[in-house]
Amino acid sequence: MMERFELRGLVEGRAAGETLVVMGRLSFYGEVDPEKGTLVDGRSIAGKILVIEGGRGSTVGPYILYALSRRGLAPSAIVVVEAEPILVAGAVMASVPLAAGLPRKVLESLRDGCRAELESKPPKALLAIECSE
Ligand SMILES: C/C(=C\C(=O)O)CCOP(=O)(O)O
Repeated sequence: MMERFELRGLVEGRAAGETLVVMGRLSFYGEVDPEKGTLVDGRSIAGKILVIEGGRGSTVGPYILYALSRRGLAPSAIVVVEAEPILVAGAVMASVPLAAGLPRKVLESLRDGCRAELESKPPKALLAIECSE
């Protein structure tokens, strides 16, 4: 069943695809390989709708996200429970749609490979997610 959420749109754009879920806060610097577009555990973020609790710096993170986008390895969108300014800066630089305000319980209920669609039109965003059994 498709679930829909009204979120806060922070960076405009739309995307549809598979979720990639990271519990906790993510720093693109040190935790994402800028040449491969992979997390330290090897999962690829390229073209995924990246769902995370939020960012946690570093100031180098926006440049990593920008480098990923230049290489075609950026996520197609980012959805967070709570945004912080460095993640917003990175999403703006890389033109990656970004939305915040996902309930934490929803994040905890998600897994990789759910089907998601995001339409972010600041100040609002609409997220639809369907996870098959
Ligand atoms: C100085 C940094 C990287 C480099 O050597 O180029 C990292 C800065 O990290 P912050 O968490 O923003 O201090």
